[in-house]
Amino acid sequence: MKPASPALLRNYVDGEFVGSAATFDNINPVDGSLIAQVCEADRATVEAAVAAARLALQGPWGAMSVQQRAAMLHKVADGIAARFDEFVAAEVADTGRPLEQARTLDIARGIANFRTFADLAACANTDAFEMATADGAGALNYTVRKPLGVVGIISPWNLPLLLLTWKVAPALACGNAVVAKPSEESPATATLLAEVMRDAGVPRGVFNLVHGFGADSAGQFLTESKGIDALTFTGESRTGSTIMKAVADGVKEVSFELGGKNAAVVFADADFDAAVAGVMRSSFTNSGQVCLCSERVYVERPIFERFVAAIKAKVDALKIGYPDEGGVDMGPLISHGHRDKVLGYFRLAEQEGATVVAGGGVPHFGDARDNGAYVQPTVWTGLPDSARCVTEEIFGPVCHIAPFDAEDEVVARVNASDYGLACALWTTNLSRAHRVARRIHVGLVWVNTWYLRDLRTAFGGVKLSGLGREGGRYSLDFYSDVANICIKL
Ligand SMILES: NC(=O)C1=CN([C@@H]2O[C@H](COP(=O)(O)OP(=O)(O)OC[C@H]3O[C@@H](n4cnc5c(N)ncnc54)[C@H](O)[C@@H]3O)[C@@H](O)[C@H]2O)C=CC1
Ligand SMILES: O=C(O)/C=C/C=C(\O)C(=O)O
Repeated sequence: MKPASPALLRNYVDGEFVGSAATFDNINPVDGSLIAQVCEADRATVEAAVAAARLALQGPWGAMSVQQRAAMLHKVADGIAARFDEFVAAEVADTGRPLEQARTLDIARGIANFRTFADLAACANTDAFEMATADGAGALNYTVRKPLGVVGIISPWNLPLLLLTWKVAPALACGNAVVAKPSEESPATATLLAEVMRDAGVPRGVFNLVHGFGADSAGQFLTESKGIDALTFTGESRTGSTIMKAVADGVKEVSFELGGKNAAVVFADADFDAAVAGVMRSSFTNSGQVCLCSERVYVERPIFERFVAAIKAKVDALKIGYPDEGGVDMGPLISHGHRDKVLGYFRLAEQEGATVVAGGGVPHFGDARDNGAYVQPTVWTGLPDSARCVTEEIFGPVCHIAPFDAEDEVVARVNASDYGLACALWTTNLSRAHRVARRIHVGLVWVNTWYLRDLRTAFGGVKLSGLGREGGRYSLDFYSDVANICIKL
């Protein structure tokens, strides 16, 4: 599949596309082919972007009402929709994901993010409290929302447009200007978004895009810039910790969505077929490269053997292939580097004593895909909960399935993790679902479903999985300074 993006992907600073001295390769993980050259922003370019964002706050953007900003964000959504197929092709080329997923999830959500946050910001209310005073006249408190200022946004490669716009849309809806750095692995849809911003008439400097890597590159330069007021990041937990240190001296506001080692729990009373289908989705969607994926599956002992057999049958039947092949279920991983990491865990699992129920290696196609970053979807059993493969985030199409005997036991095992992002429970007993869901120490619990998203709800994790919440009014809270005004009557 040929990307529709240009052969040279440039930075977008102060309303202009700008080049750079250094470039890096953008590689298609399906076959290792070169998609484009990407301009790597140096420190001066990042600082120019931050300065342009600061200036934009003083210009027409800063004078717009929230309704005018919302109308502009709807124009951005319209612009993505008008170039839908280009966005899909660019996302597929960068990531190798099934075309259908890019259509129904990635790009559709990019559009929805702009529409949702435009509407939420335009309709948001603020607090008001009447209070009594000693003189009997009283006082009135009310809050106003103001933009934070310049927001730095650093996003990952696993859901490139979806996760970038999840932050850009509310930041702009709240009146901020942004400097966004997408992942070096997936720069194409972000560059298309810059074109859409320009064409929608978003004033210069409001949306800036800088390409590059993390350490010693655009990512680090952005976190070190004194000109940003807040930093929002999605990616690996260790990177979150590095970024936190970088912004600590300036006491910048941060919002972090980080890694996970999420569990799925299947009780014996679950709708068996629904649970099997649900765990297939939660473990193998996007080749397991979603922070919400389940890499630990706990199944109540009476149905354990049957469940493992059913998962094995489904995994063996998954179609791995080209993104645009009919009925394809899984594409490659994002890169050879990430594949090396995942294959390292495949080897480690055997050393740790796992039974490999399915997969465990690299598929062979006999064509260009053998130069790609594919791995087999993989299922293990037989590991202790202390195994590294059961405790560390792998971020690949893999799960370990273990039996359990009692509710208290499984709650303790699920909670015995350094991470706390998401959990999926499968049971037909609603009382149990409610009871267990409250006891699981994570930010997100799904019952009899997985990754069903209402964009108005709180999203984020606890422990190593993140800091703060985004989504709905939580995003409006993060991307705004809330000031209280107290009027003595
Ligand atoms: N949402 C999630 O939970 C994600 C988890 N991961 C995990 O992280 C592992 C490493 O993947 P990466 O792409 O390297 O993730 P990463 O967390 O290093 O990269 C995410 C973003 O942060 C930037 N970045 C990296 N180091 C930085 C630094 N020091 N300062 C500022 N920005 C920095 C990157 O350029 C990219 O834009 C993966 O194998 C996977 O396990 C990766 C992507 C998303
Ligand atoms: O907002 C969503 O729907 C998905 C979020 C997924 C992540 O944050 C992730 O995979 O990192």
